[in-house]
Amino acid sequence: MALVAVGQLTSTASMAHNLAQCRVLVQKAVRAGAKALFLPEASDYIAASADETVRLVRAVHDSEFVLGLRDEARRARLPIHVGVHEPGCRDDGLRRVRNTVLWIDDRGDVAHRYQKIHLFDVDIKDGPVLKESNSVEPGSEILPPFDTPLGKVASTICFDLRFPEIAISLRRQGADIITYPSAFTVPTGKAHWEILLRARAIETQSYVIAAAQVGRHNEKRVSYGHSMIVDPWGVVLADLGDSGAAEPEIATAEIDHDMLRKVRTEMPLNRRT
Ligand SMILES: O=C(O)CNC(=O)[C@H](CS)NC(=O)CCC(=O)C(=O)O
Repeated sequence: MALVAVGQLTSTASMAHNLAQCRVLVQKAVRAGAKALFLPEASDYIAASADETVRLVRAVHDSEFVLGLRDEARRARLPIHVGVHEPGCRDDGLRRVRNTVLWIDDRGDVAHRYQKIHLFDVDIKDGPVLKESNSVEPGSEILPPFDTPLGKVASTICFDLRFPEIAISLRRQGADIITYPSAFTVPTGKAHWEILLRARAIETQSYVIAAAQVGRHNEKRVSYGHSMIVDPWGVVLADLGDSGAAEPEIATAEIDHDMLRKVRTEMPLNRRT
């Protein structure tokens, strides 16, 4: 058994402010006895425009946000999974960033990074209009799950949640825990968030950990919240709700490998396709 924590915050365009919020979450996770902390997509900043997203980006090795969090991980001996932006690397003439998630291990080293594959380009009548591909270049690789003290963890990001074949591929590659660090919009969150997370957990018979942004980031963006931990039977073990509280919040749950084995043994999902 290993206790894990999901952290929920409202990132703004100020990296210093967001780092301070994440430090509070680290302290809370340590106090709760968690063995790892999972933070949302874009924890380093959420900007009000594509231009601002590109202007704010820093390389991981000199981002005050990432360096600060690495320091926290090392001092607390707490691995941290966190969504950040990185400078783009394509020579396509567009100035764009990468939407990445990092696994910072308990020595404070970046041991794994995944780049979001599916970008959120939507234009919903009377709903959100967002074009992530204006400021972000897509990743192209599903990465194999990596070893952690909690078991094999697999990374995806936010909108990737809507593509079940990623989750299936990660399970095939040995994942015990699939993560969805996110910043869902309120209308799509209300309609789909919990259902999709529980479906991914049930169909892969894996734990799902989804840390999420909550509340108002700027005059244009509000996130749905409801950071969740779901077990391999589809039971929601933790749900942080939508209160954009003054203090950022954590919730915890146990990762139970006996339970994982039991679900997979009692109802084997032997794919024939
Ligand atoms: O903008 C940033 O810096 C961070 N990135 C995000 O917030 C991304 C792109 S706008 N959000 C989503 O993918 C929401 C998906 C969603 O809400 C759904 O699938 O319904």
